[in-house]
Amino acid sequence: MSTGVHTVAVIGAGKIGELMLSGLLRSGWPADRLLATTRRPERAEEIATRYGVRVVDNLTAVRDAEVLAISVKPQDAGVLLDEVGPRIPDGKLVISLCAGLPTGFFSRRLPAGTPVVRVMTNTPALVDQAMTAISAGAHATGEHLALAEEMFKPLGATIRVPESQQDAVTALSGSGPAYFYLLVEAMVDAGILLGLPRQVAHELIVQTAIGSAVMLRDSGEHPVKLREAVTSPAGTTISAVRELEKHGVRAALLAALEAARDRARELAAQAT
Ligand SMILES: NC(=O)C1=CN([C@@H]2O[C@H](COP(=O)(O)OP(=O)(O)OC[C@H]3O[C@@H](n4cnc5c(N)ncnc54)[C@H](O)[C@@H]3O)[C@@H](O)[C@H]2O)C=CC1
Ligand SMILES: O=C(O)[C@@H]1CCC=N1
Repeated sequence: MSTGVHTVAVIGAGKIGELMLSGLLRSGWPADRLLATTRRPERAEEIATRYGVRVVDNLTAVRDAEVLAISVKPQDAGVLLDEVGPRIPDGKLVISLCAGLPTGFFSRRLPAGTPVVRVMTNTPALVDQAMTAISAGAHATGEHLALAEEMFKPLGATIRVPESQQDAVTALSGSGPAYFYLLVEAMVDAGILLGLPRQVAHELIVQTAIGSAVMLRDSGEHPVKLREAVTSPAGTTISAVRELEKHGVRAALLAALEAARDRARELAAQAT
């Protein structure tokens, strides 16, 4: 691959594709080194106007870009690859953001030797706080992984994992923001149950979530230690923790994330 700033095409500029575009632009990636594609003309207009990037058709994108970031839904990847796969010129790097799809699903539909990198990011990319896991597929070298890291580091933290862990990663961090939003929803409702105005409950819980997350990140302490520090003998916290354990919150989370991992596997099995 050439040196310098690579031309990246976001193929399927939906929610995650747009987060990539905005994050790369915020990091200083030149707009003239970014391309986007989408199926809907009105969406194309929206992306072009909002970000000042060229929105082109898929075949133009795979011709003109050096890195092809595929951010269509897993269910749509087969149709996309039928359209462009055999016509991707040599020397391109394909980065898949598609949940569940192994890199082999792409390699089988791409010219022999095309390097594929699998990435699982998440929506906090919007505020440069994403967690992005990066895995090498066939023909991907350390240089390709480093380029993927260069693209995703401006969006937040990155980690390299074996591709075999990516379905578990999807369950934990890909889908993870939704679990925390559900928890916040429920705690705000509890605040209302206890007589607090919704806005007050929301402000209390959001800041408590932020503070707890920063403590987890910066203290280096195990969550158990941090929880013990809050849980006073015969205090209020232990009364709540007892109810949470009695209602099986811990078991519910284990089952929920296993279901997410299993769904990622199903997406791969169903992909055509
Ligand atoms: N939403 C999330 O939090 C995360 C999603 N992902 C993955 O990112 C991918 C995209 O997810 P979202 O952005 O949420 O979906 P989305 O539906 O918002 O975006 C997908 C986009 O791809 C476009 N598209 C579909 N087929 C196309 C084709 N043949 N040519 C051009 N454009 C095409 C659609 O028009 C749409 O704009 C999925 O594979 C998903 O598994 C990964 C991490 C997190
Ligand atoms: O729910 C989904 O399938 C996508 C992938 C991870 C987060 N959202």
